[in-house]
Amino acid sequence: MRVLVLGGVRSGKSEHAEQLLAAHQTVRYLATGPTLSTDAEWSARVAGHRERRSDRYETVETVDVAAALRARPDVPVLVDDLGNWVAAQVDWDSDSDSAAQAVRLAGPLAELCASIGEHRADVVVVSPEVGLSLVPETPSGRLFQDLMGRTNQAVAAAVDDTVLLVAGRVVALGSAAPTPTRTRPAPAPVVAAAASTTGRPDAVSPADPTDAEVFEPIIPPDAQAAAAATARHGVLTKPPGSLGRLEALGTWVAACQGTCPPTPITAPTVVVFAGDHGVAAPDADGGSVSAFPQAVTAQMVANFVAGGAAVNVLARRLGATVRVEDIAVAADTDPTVSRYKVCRGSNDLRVTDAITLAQARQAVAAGRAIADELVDAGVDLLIAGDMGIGNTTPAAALVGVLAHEEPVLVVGRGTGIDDAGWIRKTAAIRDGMWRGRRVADDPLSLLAAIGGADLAAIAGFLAQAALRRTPVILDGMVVTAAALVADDLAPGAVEWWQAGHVSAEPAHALALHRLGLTPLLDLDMRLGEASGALVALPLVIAATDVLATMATFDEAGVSDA
Ligand SMILES: O=C(O)c1ccc[n+]([C@@H]2O[C@H](COP(=O)([O-])O)[C@@H](O)[C@H]2O)c1
Ligand SMILES: Cc1cc2nc[nH]c2cc1C
Repeated sequence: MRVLVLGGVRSGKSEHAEQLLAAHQTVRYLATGPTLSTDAEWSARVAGHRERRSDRYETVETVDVAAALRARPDVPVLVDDLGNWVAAQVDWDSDSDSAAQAVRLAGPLAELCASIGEHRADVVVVSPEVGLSLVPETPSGRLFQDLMGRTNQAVAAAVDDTVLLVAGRVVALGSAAPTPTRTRPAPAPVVAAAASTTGRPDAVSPADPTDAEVFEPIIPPDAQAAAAATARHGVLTKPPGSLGRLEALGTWVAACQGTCPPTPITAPTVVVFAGDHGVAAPDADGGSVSAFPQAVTAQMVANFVAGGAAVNVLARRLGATVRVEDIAVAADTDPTVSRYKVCRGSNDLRVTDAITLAQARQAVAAGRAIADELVDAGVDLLIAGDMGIGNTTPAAALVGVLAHEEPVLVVGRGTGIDDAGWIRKTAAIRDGMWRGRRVADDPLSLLAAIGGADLAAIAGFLAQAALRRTPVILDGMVVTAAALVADDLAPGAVEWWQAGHVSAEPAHALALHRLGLTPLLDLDMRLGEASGALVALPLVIAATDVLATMATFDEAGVSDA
């Protein structure tokens, strides 16, 4: 959370800023004003502010706000206020004009904004709104008003949200660049017009990541092909319905391909999205929300590249190709897998947004571009997998928010945490959900607040696969959590997905129920990295082959019932 709180004198802005940070155990208070003063009235005012703040606050008196922010990027902070900061930047003795003083301010202001953007924990900045009254009579008054206006504009552009306090009431001013959500009108469908060599619609990913979260309407799988498939199942050499769910599965493939009989699946491809999460960092006692250290993520990425992981073994046996994408690993990885890297680890969702909105857009755009590349290359079925120490915590928090479940119901043992880890993880999910609920209706903001870059990329990938009319097998809880968001980004995308399995993570069954998907397998697996989806792949291949190549009663000369 990065918020600018504007207001006039005695508007209630400082109280409101303190309330925004009320949930934090520790807050750094960057006091920019003169704290020692011969002015009795000013001293009383400062004392009043101090009294109101509890001992949760650690006060730092400074006008070098950028340096103070950068010194402790992981601690929630309240900056109060920018009026004093501006006053300290100006050379009041000089007779240079307002424009020249603005040039002097530009460097420190850019530094200030950059340090706010870099801050990993919540940051609330209080600033006076001095532009609503008469033009001041004195040159220094006019200069101050001018520079305050410029400063507030620049800082408003660096934060996620700005509010104005008037008479103790909060007026929401929103973000500098409003976040487009799905209420934004969608462009007309281009799907029918643009058939590529794959027989599926051409790439429709936005070239510009500023539009990454805007999806064209999703066209459902073809109902006519589905009807033809159901009819064909009735004339194949078997008692009607005797292949149970395999029949529905084959029908789904035919509908996705828009043709019956369907074409056998020959080019299934797995993408494993890798990323680290700040929430997995060990606490002061060395405890974590995961049973494994963060370094394992990068080590497993190297294992995927070398072909030694479970996903590689299963894919080799089942004729699938594996592609690995480092979206947010907290280490350098092979350049062949880091083309779409967004960041080195997402931030700790307990205390701050996992990533910025800009990074969330970049990650969604990356997922979409990866899906486009594969569909354009002729892939006929996609599988999404994940790898990331700690990623079951953000994933469970997403499921908690979107399926309206409690933290204790979505928390699971992940890689095998003990009871102390379970308690830590439940608390982390609770904190993440508390932050995520506020943006539950805005999928991009939700991904930024608690999902992180890798889950955002998976969401973009799944939604784009649906837009490109390509069937997908979902893997475990982490992928399915991203799928919940993807179906909010691109409503109806779920029609293009099958649930490969249900994992041992309790949130997985809840997420699948929410999506209306019934898993193909329940093998008590909890590995991730697409393993569950791959084990289900032969079912999808077999179901397609049955519908495509079995003889009919007529062809085989077998008597129909
Ligand atoms: O997808 C699942 O259902 C699943 C269940 C348990 C664990 N995982 C994998 O385990 C890792 C995350 O576990 P953890 O305990 O570090 O949060 C990550 O690499 C996931 O792919 C995945
Ligand atoms: C070794 C290991 C492999 C994994 N694959 C997916 N998640 C994983 C987590 C660990 C710890």
